[in-house]
Amino acid sequence: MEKIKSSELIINPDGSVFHLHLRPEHLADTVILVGDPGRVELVASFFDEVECTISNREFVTTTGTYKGKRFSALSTGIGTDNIDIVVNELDALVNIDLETRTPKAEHKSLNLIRIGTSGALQGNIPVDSFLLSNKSIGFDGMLNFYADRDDVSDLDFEKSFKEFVNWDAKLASPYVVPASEKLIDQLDGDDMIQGVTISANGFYGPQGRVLRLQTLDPDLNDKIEKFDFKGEKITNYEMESSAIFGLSKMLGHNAAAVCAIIANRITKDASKDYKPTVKRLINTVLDRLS
Ligand SMILES: O=P(O)(O)O[C@H]1O[C@H](CO)[C@@H](O)[C@H]1O
Ligand SMILES: O=c1cc[nH]c(=O)[nH]1
Repeated sequence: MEKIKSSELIINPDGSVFHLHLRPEHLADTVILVGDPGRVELVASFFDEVECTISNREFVTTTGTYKGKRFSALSTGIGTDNIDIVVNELDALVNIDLETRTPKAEHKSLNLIRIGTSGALQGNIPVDSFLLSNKSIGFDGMLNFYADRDDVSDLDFEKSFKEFVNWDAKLASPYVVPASEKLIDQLDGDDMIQGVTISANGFYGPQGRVLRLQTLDPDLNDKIEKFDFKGEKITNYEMESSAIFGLSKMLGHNAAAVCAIIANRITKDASKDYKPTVKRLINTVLDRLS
């Protein structure tokens, strides 16, 4: 089998992957992905034991055990461009032999669960609630660079969404990827609202926030609020889940995302203090996965 060249998969002198600085033994099979590097310590504060903490740039990883089960908590920073790095390097750690630089014959499936923060797009979703994503729509366009993009995207949903909102041709074409049903079943509970999430490629204009600059389509969020695909409603904006779901599905990993709602874009409400909500969410997710 042909070796993956050193320019394509950069490995550091200590044998770790280029950005994450992890070696295969550092990684658990269940990985909690968070945006904020500071949130890794919060996840690890629940661990019974910590094995290792490794950091490079915004990518901080702590591996340890919670109620006897091994978890890694890893920060991705903000945005789907970082997710391209994180998911590809996590996959390389488990599915590529880094010594021979060849893909392994047997593929391992990781469980990748994002615990994030998010803004609601329906008036009846309270701030400080938990939102479990059934699907994620990528406004970012990252997945469009991959050949298998159409195989993992819900093309009927895409078409219907683009027609309904009159999607502008200047923007990257949106993709729609479901979360892992197995993980949704594990994470679901009375305290979870389920819905369809949008990952935007920015916090301001791409999510319709106007400070001093006007947006291309000032009515986009109103149309998103009204949109319905076979009974499914779009519920929230964040910035990573679409790429996590898309790359995971293409590579054979299980992915899910659950967010603390810290703002409601319809009622214009914002959480007074979202950090206790995020802490409660982390505890809930660890309990349901362990
Ligand atoms: O709190 P995190 O996980 O970073 O998630 C959300 O917060 C950031 C924007 O403030 C984006 O990363 C968005 O997805
Ligand atoms: O409105 C919000 C809140 C958190 N994160 C986002 O991306 N958007």
